[in-house]
Amino acid sequence: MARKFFVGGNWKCNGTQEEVKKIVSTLNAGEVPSEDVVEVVVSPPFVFLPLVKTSLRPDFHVAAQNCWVKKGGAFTGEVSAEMLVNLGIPWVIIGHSERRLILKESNEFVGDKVAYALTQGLKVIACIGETLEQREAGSTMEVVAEQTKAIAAKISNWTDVVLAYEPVWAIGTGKVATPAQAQEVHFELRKWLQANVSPEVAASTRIIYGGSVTAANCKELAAQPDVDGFLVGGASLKPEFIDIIKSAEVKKNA
Ligand SMILES: O=C(CO)COP(=O)(O)O
Repeated sequence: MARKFFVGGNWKCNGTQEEVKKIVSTLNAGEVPSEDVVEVVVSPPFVFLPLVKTSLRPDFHVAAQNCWVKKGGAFTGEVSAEMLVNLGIPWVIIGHSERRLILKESNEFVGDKVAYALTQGLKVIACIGETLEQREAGSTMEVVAEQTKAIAAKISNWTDVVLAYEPVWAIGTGKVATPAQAQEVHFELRKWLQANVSPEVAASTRIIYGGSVTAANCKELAAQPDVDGFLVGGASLKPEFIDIIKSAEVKKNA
């Protein structure tokens, strides 16, 4: 089964209403390949979700950047999966390294969140990735396999999951993984899925790369056989996000 190229824009904790309107109008005017070729999802902060949802072109979709681990209730400051569904938000990013590292979200907590979000009908961009220290210690595969295992242990259906490999050392640093480095980990992750989940899930699950992706480096990365798209931070706030979406053409012509 062909894996449709996927480009996500993670706006993180950025933007004012005015800036959000500007980004949306740039996106709405962008000429990009059709929905058959590329799936585009942008993820504004919670407070801007309704604004973006109602003003964004219909071929682009919206994701929240997080949601609560179970049914909503007395959890001050949290936003539940049910609320996202109620607002018609189809996607959620879970387990971003900024949440894992700064807010101390464990592998198990992330696995529980992914599982709960899926039960509510959300589609999930599940993030994994090693720190520089872990890479230098040679434990990259061990780390990402553990992170993936904690998710795999809690879910049985991968149809609505996109796995985002985001090496922490590449996030916001301008130090992008080389195409070979990204391909190596994506290939190993697919092998892990094949051995530990199923050959079907390994073949059909999109594994996207994130970490200092720009218009300048996206094509070479997109050309790697196991790179099925991107999760873009900083560059997703800029007009060059359109060029990154266009890198889907590299796959189409492969
Ligand atoms: O964390 C990221 C996307 O989730 C990547 O961020 P940058 O593209 O800014 O490095």
